[in-house]
Amino acid sequence: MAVNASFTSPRADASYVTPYEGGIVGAVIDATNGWTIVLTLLCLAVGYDQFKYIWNKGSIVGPAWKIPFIGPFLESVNPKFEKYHEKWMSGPLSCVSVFHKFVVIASTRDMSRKIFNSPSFVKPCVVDVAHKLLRPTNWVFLDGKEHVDYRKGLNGLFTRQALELYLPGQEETYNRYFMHWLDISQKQNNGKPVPFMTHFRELMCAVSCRTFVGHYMPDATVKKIADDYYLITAALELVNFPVILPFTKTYYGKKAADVVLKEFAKCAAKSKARMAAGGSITCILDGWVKHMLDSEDYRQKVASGAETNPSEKPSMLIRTFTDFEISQTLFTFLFASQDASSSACTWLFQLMADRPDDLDRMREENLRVRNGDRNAPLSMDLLESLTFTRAVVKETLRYRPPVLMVPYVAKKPFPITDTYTVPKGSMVIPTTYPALHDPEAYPNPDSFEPERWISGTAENHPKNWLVFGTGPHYCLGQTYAQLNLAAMIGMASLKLDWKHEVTELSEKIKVFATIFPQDDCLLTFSERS
Ligand code: HEM
Repeated sequence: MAVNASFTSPRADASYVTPYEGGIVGAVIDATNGWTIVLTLLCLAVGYDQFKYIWNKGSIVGPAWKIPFIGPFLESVNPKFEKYHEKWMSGPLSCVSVFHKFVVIASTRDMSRKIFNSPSFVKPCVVDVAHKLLRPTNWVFLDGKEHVDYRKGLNGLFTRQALELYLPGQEETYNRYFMHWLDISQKQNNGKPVPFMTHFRELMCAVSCRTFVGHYMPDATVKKIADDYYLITAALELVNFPVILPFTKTYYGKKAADVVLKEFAKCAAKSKARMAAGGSITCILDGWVKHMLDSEDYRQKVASGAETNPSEKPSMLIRTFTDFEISQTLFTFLFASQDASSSACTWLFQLMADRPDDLDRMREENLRVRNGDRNAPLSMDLLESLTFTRAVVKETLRYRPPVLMVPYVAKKPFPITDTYTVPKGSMVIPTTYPALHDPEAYPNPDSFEPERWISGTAENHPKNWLVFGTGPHYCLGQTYAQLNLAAMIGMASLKLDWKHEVTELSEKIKVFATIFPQDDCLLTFSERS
């Protein structure tokens, strides 16, 4: 051994102790520890994430690479209108990738319409937490024929005849809140302007609850739901942690949603009892319950073999829904209307205060159609004859569309153009703002001009009117929403004076699900004699 040892050259020794004895794989294994495994996997994941993004992006506009994993997540936590606008201007189709979600944004009218009208390729995409708040069995998550059939059963609740029945409840709510605003301005703040955005949100919630469930919900409960509703909006951020952790936004949002569902279910039980006893329709819930009762009566009559008259058959036979099913559906109405209506209401008051000539014209019209009696009750005929007031509402919705973008998801590869296919599973988002600010359809688009809806050419471009979407999911409440806004601002113009404190933020847009003036609209209300 000793001879061998002394005889062996240093090189021979070196080769004897070489780490390459087991070959390259052995060397790698020898050198590997926990950290290198983690680092290698991380590098592979980053590489895959980048590759996947670039592959999905294909020929459309988007950042050359993405911030590893999170993408522009931090921007989406605090979305800025200007950033959105920049994105829309970057190309007809653009993209980003946030975490694992690849998002395609369509900015032209035709591209947006194509998405809205391609139900075989896309379906509405709600953020994951919406399933937990609205419950997974909610009708809004239905797709295709099931969705169409369910929706048909709700259409009757929004006909002209039905909308007329809800007007007294709306009128009563407006009058109550006008008094409340006077109190806020004159008594609580001595005529000093204060932000009114949250008060408008409360009014919109109260008027929705009154329209949807009438007097079945006590005023104190309406107030609680209105106060807490912003927790639901705040929980519905585009990107959320998949599990609801205690004391987070989603936790508080879920708690607020549970209260709404419980209260609407109680209202359903009360309406069923009242309508079965022959009560008259005062709200959407009553209308729906009556339709269920009439359907059931008809079915039983047919089953018993009794003779039936074709006029007895309801326009559509629907099944009897449970209190909780009814509650889930009513919640979708509140969910769909609350933020959008609050946005429109805030801009309406601000725009009218800043344009006294338009406000005067609206006052004159409202007094005229009421034959000089400012307390004359609302009716559908009256609302339909408010040509200028309705043009003001339309122009507000065009100038400041509450819903900027409507997220959809690609159910399968979606060939949106000849050269680009949206990958399956991507979020694909039609936008409304660019079509509504298209100078070809609306000359001078950044100017507020209600007259364009009366003597101008705005009505000649129905394809640009994307305020309420289009296609199978277009807004179910669009007629109600516009008449409701016209009724409110018309009544306010006769009963109230209001002054707006203009700040440099008043015309700037804040995004909170929908859009609001950045200074939350500083107003003072006073009584109009
Ligand atoms: C100014 C107020 C409103 C605006 C701007 C608005 C806008 C929209 C938009 C953009 C959509 C998506 C349409 C699509 O995907 O094609 C929508 C859907 C919907 N809206 Fe509205 N909305 C408003 C008020 C209301 C009100 C008051 C109600 C209920 C009474 C309502 C009920 C719904 C429902 C149920 C859907 C989903 C329809 C479906 O998936 O079939 N909305 N709305």
